[in-house]
Amino acid sequence: MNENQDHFLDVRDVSTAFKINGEFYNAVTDVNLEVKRDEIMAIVGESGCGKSTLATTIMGLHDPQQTKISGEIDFEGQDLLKFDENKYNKVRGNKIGMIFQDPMSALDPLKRVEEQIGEVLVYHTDMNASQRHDRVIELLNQVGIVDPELTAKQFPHQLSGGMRQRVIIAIAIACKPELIIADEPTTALDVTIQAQILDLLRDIQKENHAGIILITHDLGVVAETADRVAVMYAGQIVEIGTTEQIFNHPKHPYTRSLLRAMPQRGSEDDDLYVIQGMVPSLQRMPQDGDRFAPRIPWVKPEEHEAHPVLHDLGDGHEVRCTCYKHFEFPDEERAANESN
Ligand SMILES: Nc1ncnc2c1ncn2[C@@H]1O[C@H](COP(=O)(O)OP(=O)(O)OP(=O)(O)O)[C@@H](O)[C@H]1O
Repeated sequence: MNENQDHFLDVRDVSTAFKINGEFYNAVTDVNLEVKRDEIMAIVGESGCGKSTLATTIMGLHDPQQTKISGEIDFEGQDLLKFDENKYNKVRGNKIGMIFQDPMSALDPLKRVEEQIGEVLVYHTDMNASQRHDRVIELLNQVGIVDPELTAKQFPHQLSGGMRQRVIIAIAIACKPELIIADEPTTALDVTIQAQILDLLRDIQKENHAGIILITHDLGVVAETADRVAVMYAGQIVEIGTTEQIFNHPKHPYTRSLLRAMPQRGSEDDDLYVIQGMVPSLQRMPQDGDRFAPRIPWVKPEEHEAHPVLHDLGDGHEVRCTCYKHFEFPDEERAANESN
């Protein structure tokens, strides 16, 4: 185990607000999240729950004029939120790598693969041209490109979607980052390629002893890849635990709803559970009470906490609001009543 284990990534009370029509609205509210080396921490939730905002907050990618960020992001003993752009540039692409969802927009269409990977090495290392070439080939090999010398000379449009995503990963891992943030890294890919990319991420994590934050709305990806899971709803973490705890002993009604709405592999049943309503927009975000309450209207108001906090269930499993103790889906309630 690394001696810096206690000081790897510790997100404390982080809130991020965007300026809309002159007013600031929170997209992320009081998030606490610890990520260790050698682990894959998944962040899940529907679109608009604040997953990407949390990622870009950690990466320091927000315009300070349009965004208000508070809290602390302790990375290896230093608060990233106190970094200026210069200092951030030194860690981004170096100690922290990021993989985005859309490989086409993350790559420069006018530059060959070798140049795009090489740029990171020019910026962060003192390798000469021949060392950089060797490293580019080594990286392309590592991400499973069959003919690295050929691919190095190609432009993004000459590559398939899966190969482009491998190039993005090669760029992200070029400097052996200790933390990798992967935002929907497989969403644009078909299922077979998706599995290969997830295997690759796991291999890289083991090889580099990296910590990975994997952002996805796909619970199937989480089940196969993550060690721990944070479930986000409307800017807050509503449940956090090991993958086993979240999948086998989910507590929060939102986690249970997401799992119930998840298509089962190999199942012909297309009568899937649909979560009523929508994630509230930032301007309509409830400030008090359980933010998920409007989407489970059959739960009595008194069963929710007025100011829901995370409750420790032991072994690192935490859940927001005590409503989980009484929660049942309407059909489960009916079935229970009928059998009484
Ligand atoms: N720059 C911005 N200005 C104003 N609002 C924003 C900005 N970026 C994100 N938002 C809003 O913040 C909320 C959270 O968005 P975010 O993209 O973080 O969610 P997400 O869970 O990552 O969703 P997705 O999976 O669709 O990316 C949404 O309501 C979104 O509209």
